[in-house]
Amino acid sequence: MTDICNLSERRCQPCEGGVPPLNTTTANDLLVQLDGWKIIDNKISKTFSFKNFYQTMAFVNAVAWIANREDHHPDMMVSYHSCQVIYSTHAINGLSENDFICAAKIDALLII
Ligand SMILES: C[C@H](O)[C@H](O)[C@H]1CNC2=NC(N)=NC(=O)C2=N1
Repeated sequence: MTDICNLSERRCQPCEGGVPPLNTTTANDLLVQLDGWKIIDNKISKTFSFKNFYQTMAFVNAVAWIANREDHHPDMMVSYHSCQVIYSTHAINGLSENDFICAAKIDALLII
């Protein structure tokens, strides 16, 4: 059962383990609410492209701000023109709703 509120408007809930990762059906239901994210190896990821390193790093810093505010942190692979963001929930070694909430908040950064 997922929340009816837009993912990007929700807040991450503390997760300290002891709950199962999302099953495939629930993960796919959440994935369709995102744009361009893929599930690979029980993680979600998306590669964002930028004009130059300055813009890439501005994005990285904005993602870091969201991650700290939500206390939910991604892996990021940074290159001159791009940043791959990879989210999973370390505490449960799989996906939780928190991963999809942060992904939606990151996508919302780029809506102008
Ligand atoms: C204590 C602190 O809330 C936890 O270590 C948080 C920090 N950020 C996290 N980020 C991610 N991606 N998964 C976690 O399980 C996680 N746990």
